[in-house]
Amino acid sequence: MATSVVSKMLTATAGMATAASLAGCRTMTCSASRIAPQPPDLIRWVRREGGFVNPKLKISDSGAHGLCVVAAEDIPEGSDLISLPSHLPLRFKKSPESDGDSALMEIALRVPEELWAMKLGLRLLQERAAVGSFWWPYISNLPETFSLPIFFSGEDIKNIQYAPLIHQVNKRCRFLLEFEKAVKLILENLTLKDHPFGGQDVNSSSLGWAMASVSSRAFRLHGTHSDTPMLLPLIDMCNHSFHPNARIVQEQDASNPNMLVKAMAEHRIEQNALVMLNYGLLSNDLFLLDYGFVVPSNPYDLIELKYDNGLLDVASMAAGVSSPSFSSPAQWQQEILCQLNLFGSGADLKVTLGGAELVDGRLIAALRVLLANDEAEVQKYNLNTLMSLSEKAPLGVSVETSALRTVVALCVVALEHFPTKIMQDESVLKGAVSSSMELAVRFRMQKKLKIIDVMRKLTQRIRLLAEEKSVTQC
Ligand SMILES: C[S@@+](CC[C@H](N)C(=O)[O-])C[C@H]1O[C@@H](n2cnc3c(N)ncnc32)[C@H](O)[C@@H]1O
Repeated sequence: MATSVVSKMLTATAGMATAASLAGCRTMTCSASRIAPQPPDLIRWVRREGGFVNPKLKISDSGAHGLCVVAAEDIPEGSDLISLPSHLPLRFKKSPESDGDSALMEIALRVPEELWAMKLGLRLLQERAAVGSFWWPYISNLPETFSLPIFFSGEDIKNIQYAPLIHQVNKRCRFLLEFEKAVKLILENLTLKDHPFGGQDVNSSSLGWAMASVSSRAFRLHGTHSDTPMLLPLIDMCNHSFHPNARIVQEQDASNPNMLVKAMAEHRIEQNALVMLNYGLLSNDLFLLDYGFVVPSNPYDLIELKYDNGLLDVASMAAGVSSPSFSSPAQWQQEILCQLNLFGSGADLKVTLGGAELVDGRLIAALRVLLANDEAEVQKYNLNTLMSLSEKAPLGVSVETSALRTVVALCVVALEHFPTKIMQDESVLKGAVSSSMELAVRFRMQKKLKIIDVMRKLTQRIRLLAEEKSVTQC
């Protein structure tokens, strides 16, 4: 219920000066629509401000994925693509420098650490509201709307069908609504001189726009500005790929203490190819939440589960494992579960399937330990060995098979939790659906496919174990 109330109050546009006519419009327009109908030429602005843009680059409209940077001609490996002098990236400055900054700092203090994008978003809103902002040529080229789930209708948030992500979306929506109130209170009695947003109204929609702009475009760079998120004009027009042809580097030399942020060609980039950066080895939860897209067959996608004794008992019985004792572990088993942080007060019960590990190390270790009867045998191994799926059946084939079969049964339970089947999702996508509904359905389909993939890989392992066992017996 909270979902629909919260999300209906957010609109995908900022609702500030230039977007006033679009206020109340929640539908996602073309992903290439920009704040200003005809924004200034970004490439020319970067060059004018002392930056470098490889003459073989241009900005194009990639359709569904918005604007992108494209090679107009072949670009050799190692070439500089875009260089930005240190005054071009937009950062959140810590020390108050102008009148409006002290209120901005006070507002920023209310932003929890995990929502760092909102903090930098406040700076972005400040510059967006400032008349004659240095960054206007950049800001006017930002998308007018975003496909992030904080802007989905309540119905489409439900259509995600995956509780961990729905929880995060609701959390962000609730934060934005509460934050709007806190911001309004701080701004209420300020004179125009002290107002960080030039007297303009700030609401959950404009805050949401700013947070989305930053979460979908900022890069966290290391080094001098250690792990500081920054908006990198033009570099942030590059789309994402896990097989990128470009990367970001930072340069600082003795003659020029100012940091230069560069995008370089990691490989040769062919004519008409998109310049792609890797945004990170992220799960689809983060891609959807922060960037508003879903990566098909994402190798880093994960399924989040709660480690629950009752559920494990049910799963292992369904898997035909005899006398599972997940609900009543022996003292020595409890001690190992404590070491795995799966037992006792303050235990972290979130475990995952998928990704590089395939099965969360803590989960497989717990299952191995709980399915083993022989304490002395278990004590021979350290936790790392027990947690590693690459370790071949450390506690023997029988325990390993039971543990893996229990995980497969957990996968079945997780699949059954989704209200729709993949075939139904596919037929939804064949119809005329909104872009947010399409994203929600694609997201949940990828989760189900990931579960099936984990089941397939574990079943293969179980088969191999059975084959090895029969060979040994022969
Ligand atoms: C850093 S911006 C890249 C420039 C952006 N395309 C634009 O129009 O301004 C990141 C956004 O580009 C889009 N995008 C980037 N890579 C994508 C991908 N692999 N698939 C789908 N959308 C992508 C998403 O909308 C994402 O939020």
